[in-house]
Amino acid sequence: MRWVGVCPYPYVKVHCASMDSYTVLRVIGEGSFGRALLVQPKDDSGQYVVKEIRLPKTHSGQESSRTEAVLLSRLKHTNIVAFRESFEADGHLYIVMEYCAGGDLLQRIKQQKSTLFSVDVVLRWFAQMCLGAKHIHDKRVLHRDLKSKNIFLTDNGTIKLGDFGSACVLNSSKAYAYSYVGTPYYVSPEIWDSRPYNNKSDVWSLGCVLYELCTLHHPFQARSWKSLILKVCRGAYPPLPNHLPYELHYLLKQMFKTNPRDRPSLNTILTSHRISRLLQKHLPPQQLQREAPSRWKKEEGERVAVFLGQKSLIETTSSVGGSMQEAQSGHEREHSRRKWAGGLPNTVMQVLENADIISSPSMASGSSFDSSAGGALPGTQRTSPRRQWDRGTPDRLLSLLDKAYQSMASKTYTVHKMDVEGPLMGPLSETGLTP
Ligand SMILES: Nc1ncnc2c1ncn2[C@@H]1O[C@H](COP(=O)(O)OP(=O)(O)OP(=O)(O)O)[C@@H](O)[C@H]1O
Repeated sequence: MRWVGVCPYPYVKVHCASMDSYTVLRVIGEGSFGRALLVQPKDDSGQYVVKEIRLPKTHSGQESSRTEAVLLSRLKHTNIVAFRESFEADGHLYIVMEYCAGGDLLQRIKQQKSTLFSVDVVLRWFAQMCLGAKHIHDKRVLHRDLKSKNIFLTDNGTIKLGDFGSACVLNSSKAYAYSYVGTPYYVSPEIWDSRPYNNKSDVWSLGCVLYELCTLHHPFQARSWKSLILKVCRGAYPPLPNHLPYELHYLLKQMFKTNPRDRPSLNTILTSHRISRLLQKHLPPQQLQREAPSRWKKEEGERVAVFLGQKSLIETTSSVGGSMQEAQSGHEREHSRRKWAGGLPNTVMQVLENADIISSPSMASGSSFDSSAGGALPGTQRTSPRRQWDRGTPDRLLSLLDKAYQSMASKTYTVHKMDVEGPLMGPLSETGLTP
């Protein structure tokens, strides 16, 4: 193998290491961009995860792929997966990060079968998720793909937010984003409705994770994509079990407000919301003291922004709740994500409203958690690279939806807004046809 001997990109401080410095212990899993490997440095007894990401051919695609490394390297927090180093070789980007031996929360939820987590566990984990997410919002970064599969546990039970492959840095100069990366089960109503998204969209997604922790089910279960989107847009979810404290019921109601303005920011949840005292009780005191907003200094933010191609980052530094109302998309791995383009002149919602009910016969109970079944239509290989979704008319989309596994709603997609990619593009056409 040939390793690149120079630092491949200027901003991330890399030691220009290579995989030669690591022993691969095993493959942990395969994502749509490549593999995750458990490794051990040759000069150290620790264990780390290396994400091996195939770099696309285009320059812009490569820059987008590097976003995860750039952001992760700048986001240091107890509740965010720690970055170690990154390097490139043979057309791949390698990101070495902390290994979370407790696995992801989706696995933990599945392991519970039907035994609910105790309220203490739910509050402890949720409080840590809020701290991690607040940290990134303070730095004007949106995660955009918060879901139980992207939230990890260490062996001592600490929560870590991971997978920043869909994250973006906010840019206050544009009214709102033209595209969004997210997972249908966790995507907020404003995304489906082609309205601006911001930090409150992450709050919605965390609401979904909180609900999953409380019930072991997703809040917006549906037999079809259309019905899923309708439920999300109405904020209609089955009530939480009665034994849970009133504060949790109340909080979830607020997090699932369909208008993002009515949703609390993470700062509010942690400091002034009715539940904040309950959450504070579940955090170690030393962590609480450290939680003063830690924004990037203007220069540091600008350096990240320049690297990511968004030069007006951090023009304003007012509080997250107010200043992040209007957000612009950062880079995504658009070259390889599933894509769902907003239709002209209708939003995705309107198109689906006018469509026949879409049946999804493969939706078995609990299949929403079965992400191993998702990600590909029958007959396609899970390991094949993500393709651009086939451009097509709404009719075509709906016929694709008809055949699709509902469980694909737990996979990550790019949702495109109108005017950008033409009419609605189906997210379920992994046929290998690129537009
Ligand atoms: N830091 C980590 N510690 C422990 N396990 C991890 C870590 N990062 C990723 N994993 C696990 O590695 C596997 C692959 O992760 P990866 O993020 O590459 O893809 P994915 O999340 O499965 O798919 P995609 O990113 O396409 O949605 C997953 O099972 C994930 O739980």
